[in-house]
Amino acid sequence: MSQPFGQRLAEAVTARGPLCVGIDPHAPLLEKWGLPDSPDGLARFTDAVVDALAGSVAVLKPQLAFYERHGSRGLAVLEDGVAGARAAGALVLLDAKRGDIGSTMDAYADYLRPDHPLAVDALTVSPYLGPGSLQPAVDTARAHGGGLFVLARTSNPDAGTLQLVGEPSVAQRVVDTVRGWNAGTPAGSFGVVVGATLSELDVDLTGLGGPVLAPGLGAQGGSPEDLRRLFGTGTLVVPTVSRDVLAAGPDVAALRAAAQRWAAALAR
Ligand SMILES: O=c1ccn([C@@H]2O[C@H](COP(=O)(O)O)[C@@H](O)[C@H]2O)c(=O)[nH]1
Repeated sequence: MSQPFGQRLAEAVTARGPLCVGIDPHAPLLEKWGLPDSPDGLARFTDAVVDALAGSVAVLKPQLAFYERHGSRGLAVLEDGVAGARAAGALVLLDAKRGDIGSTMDAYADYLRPDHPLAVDALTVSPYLGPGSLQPAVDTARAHGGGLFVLARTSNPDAGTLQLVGEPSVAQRVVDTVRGWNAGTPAGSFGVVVGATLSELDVDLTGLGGPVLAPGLGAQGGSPEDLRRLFGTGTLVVPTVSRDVLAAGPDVAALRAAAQRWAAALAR
């Protein structure tokens, strides 16, 4: 078994900084890069991002939706990209947002097994079916040194209409569940997703014991200042940026420079 994900993430962040770059090959981005909206365009896009960033950023986060829309050939491209990214030293977080009854969740969790054709380091999951539904993924993550990021307080504008219902809120219950999974581990492998777009931090992350993935920077309006305002210090925050970095391509040096600009702004 590899080292627990939480430990590997902490080491990667120490060595490379906390930035995660999302690989989101939107059709308009492919067009901007002069690439066709096809598996071939997808492969050239993915290769360029991996080539530019897998040797320097801590985490790459491919968005599964953009590969699935190209069918089996899209998934083949993703397999190559994930393998290349991991070989170059980046942790790969597959943004799949899976969540289902336990027996099906068990199959989704197979992404965290080393023998899966699309083996990754961590997976985003949805808690909508209840915390117990995610238990098979927790067990698989523990068995194979994988990580999970559970959607808690997402970056989309109306997320609070569901996530802030109740007292404690649904989002808070998710955070509390994840805190329980991390209990007793120094660098926990179980994290939550909390958007950088929130006007205020309306969940208590005290003692979470694991990382916070913070999307919503750049294209969705969130800024490094928002991150500092929301999270302060003491929580391992992994800020993730997709379009605002990817728009700099296809030139590999320009992609690197865009990621470095974000890394520098986040370090200030
Ligand atoms: O709350 C969430 C959870 C996930 N995402 C995903 O992150 C990226 C954001 O892309 P940008 O281009 O940086 O806006 C995308 O893959 C989302 O599906 C999120 O935005 N918010």
